[in-house]
Amino acid sequence: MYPIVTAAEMRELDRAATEELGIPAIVLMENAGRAIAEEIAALSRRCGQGRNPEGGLAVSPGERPSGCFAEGSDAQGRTDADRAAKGGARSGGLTIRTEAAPGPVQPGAEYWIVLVGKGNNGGDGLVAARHLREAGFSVSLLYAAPPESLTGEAAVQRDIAAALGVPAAVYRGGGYDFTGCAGLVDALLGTGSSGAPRGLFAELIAAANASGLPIVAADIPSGLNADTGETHDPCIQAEVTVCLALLKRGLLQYPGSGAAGRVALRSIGIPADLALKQGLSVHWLAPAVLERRLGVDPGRRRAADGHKGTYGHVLVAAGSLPMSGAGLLCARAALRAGCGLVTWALPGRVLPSAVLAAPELMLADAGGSEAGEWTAESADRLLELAGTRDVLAVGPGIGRFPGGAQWLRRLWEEADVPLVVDADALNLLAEVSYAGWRRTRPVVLTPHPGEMARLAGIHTAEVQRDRIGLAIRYAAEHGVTLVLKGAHTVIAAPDGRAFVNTTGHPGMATGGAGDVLTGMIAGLLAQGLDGIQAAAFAVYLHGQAGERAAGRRHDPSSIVASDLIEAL
Ligand SMILES: NC(=O)C1=CN([C@@H]2O[C@H](COP(=O)(O)OP(=O)(O)OC[C@H]3O[C@@H](n4cnc5c(N)ncnc54)[C@H](OP(=O)(O)O)[C@@H]3O)[C@@H](O)[C@H]2O)[C@@H](O)CC1
Ligand SMILES: Nc1ncnc2c1ncn2[C@@H]1O[C@H](COP(=O)(O)OP(=O)(O)O)[C@@H](O)[C@H]1O
Ligand SMILES: [K+]
Repeated sequence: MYPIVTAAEMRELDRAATEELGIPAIVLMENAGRAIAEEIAALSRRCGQGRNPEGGLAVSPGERPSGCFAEGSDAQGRTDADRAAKGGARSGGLTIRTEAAPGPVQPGAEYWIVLVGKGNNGGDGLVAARHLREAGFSVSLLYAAPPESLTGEAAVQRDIAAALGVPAAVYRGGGYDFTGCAGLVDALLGTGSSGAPRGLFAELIAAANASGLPIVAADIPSGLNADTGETHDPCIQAEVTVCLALLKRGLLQYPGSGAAGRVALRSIGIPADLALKQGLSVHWLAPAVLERRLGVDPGRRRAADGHKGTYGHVLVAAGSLPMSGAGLLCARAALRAGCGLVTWALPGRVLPSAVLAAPELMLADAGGSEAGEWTAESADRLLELAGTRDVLAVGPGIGRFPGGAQWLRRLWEEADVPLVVDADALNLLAEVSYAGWRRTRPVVLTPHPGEMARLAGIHTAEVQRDRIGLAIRYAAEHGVTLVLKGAHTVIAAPDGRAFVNTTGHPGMATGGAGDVLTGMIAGLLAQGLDGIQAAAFAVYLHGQAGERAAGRRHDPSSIVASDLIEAL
C-alpha cells in the first residue's frame, strides 16, 4: 500500500522478484516501457486541444503541475480531467490510478525522441519507443553512450529496436536540434545512477531542458537523487514522471518533487505481497494508508449517542500579549478538529481581550507577568488544569521568558496527558538536552524546517536535504512523534514508521498556519487517536483544508490561517 522506497530497497525488490519468484527481468522491463508509452499517449490526448501550430504540445513553463498522479482517480477524488480543467493541479496530491492500465496506446502522429542511457533505464526507454511506434507515433532514439556499451536486457531491447528499423543516433556533444519534435522521453538515468550526471549525459539533460519541450521521465528525472530529492546540476525538469513499481523517496521531497512534475505510479508486475514482505516502513499518506495502515477512520464517524465528554478536552497553553492570536488560532482549530471541549490557558493580563473572541472556548488565567508574558511559575497552574484535561498543546505565541526550559521540563515530565510541542516551546527544547527528561505519554513535536534545524543542531539547508531520512532518525533517537512541516510534510513515529503527506497548497505558507495544525493534532489526540495517528491525520486534513481554502479564494496567495479553520 504505497510504500516509498530508497533506490537500494527498490533494487532488493527487483532482485527478489526476478531471483526468488523467477519473473524474468525482461518482462518487468517490457511492462515498464509499455506503461511509459501509455502515459505519453495519455499526455498527448490531454494536451491535444492545446496543441501548438508547430505540432508540439502547448505547455507553458509556468503551468508545470507540481502534483503527482498515478493509476486512476485521485486520493482527493479528483480525476485527471478535473486537474486539467484547473490548468494543472498545484496542490501536490497524488492521483492513484486503480484500474490495471489506461487502455491501449492511442494512435498519434507526433514525433518523440527517446534519450537512451546505457543501463536498464535506457532499456525502459527502448521498449517505450517500440510501443509508441506501434501506436503510430514517429519515434527516434538518441543514445547518450555508444549502443555497444548497453548490456543485459537493455542490449536485447537495443537489438529489437534496430531490427525494427527505429531510427537511432548517438549523441556526440555540442548540443542537439530538437526542431519538429513534440516531446522527449528521458530514459538516461534511473535508480542506478550515482552523483551528478557526467559528460555527455549532463550535456544532453541541459539540452533537453533548454528545448522547452515536454519531457516524460522514465522512473525518475535524470539528475535526481532518488533517495533524498536533491537535484544535481543539471537535472531533467519533467512534465510527467512515470514511476515504476513503487514511489521513490526523491520524488516526494523537494526540489525533486518539482523536477518530477506529475508522478504517474505504474505497476510493472512485481507482486504487492513481495513489497509487503520487505517490511517497508515509509508510506505515502493516501486515504487507504490512513485507514488500513494507521487505523484511522477518514470518515470520522461519530457514535449516535456521543456527547461532548466522548470527544475529549484539550488544554491549550499558548499566546502572550504580542502574539495572542497564535493561541486563539490553535484553540479554535482544536475545536474544529472535533474534540468536545477546549480550555485556552493564557497570561491573565491578556485574558480580558480574549473574552468572547471565540464563544465556544473556555478561558483559564495562567498567571504570567504584568506585561502579559508567560512566567516559569505558571507551570503549577497548567499542571493543575492538565489534571482534568486529556491533552496539552503548548507553544504557539508563548515567546521567550526566564526559566522557560525548566517550565517546559515540568510540563513534559509531570503532565500525565499526551503533549503537543510547537513553536517557541520547540525553541526552548532546542536550548537544552532533553534526552534525560522522563515521559510515559506520547509527545508530538511539530517543527518547521527552521525549528527542526535548531532542534537537530544543523543548518536549515541540511534539514531540507533529506527530510524523510532526518525525520525518521530524529523521531527514533528521541522517542517522539515528529511532524516535519513544509510542502510534503513528513510524519515520523518513534518506532521507525514514517508517512509523507501530499495534501496542501503553497497558499498555506502564511503566519499562523502551523498554530492551526498544532490545535488539530491536539484535538484528534483528545478523541483517542495515538500520537502517530493524530499527527498524520491532522496533517492530512490540514492540507485538505488548505486546498479548499485556496479553491474558495480568487487568489490563493490571500489565504490567511483563519481560512484553514473555516475550511475544516
Ligand atoms: N529489474 C530491474 O532492475 C528493473 C529496472 N528498471 C529500470 O532500471 C532502472 C535502474 O537501472 P540500472 O540499475 O541499470 O541503472 P540506470 O539508472 O539505468 O543507470 C546505470 C547506468 O548509468 C551510468 N551512470 C551512473 N551514474 C551516472 C552518472 N552520474 N552520469 C552518467 N552515467 C551514469 C552507469 O554507468 P557506469 O557509471 O557504471 O559507467 C550505468 O551504466 C530503474 O530506474 C528503472 O528505470 C525497470 O526496467 C524495471 C525492472
Ligand atoms: N508550500 C506549502 N505547501 C503545503 N503546505 C505548506 C506550504 N507552506 C507551508 N505549509 C504548511 O503550513 C504550515 C506552516 O506552519 P508554520 O511554518 O509553523 O507557520 P506558523 O509558525 O506561522 O504557524 C505547516 O503545516 C506547513 O506544512
Ligand atoms: K530517467
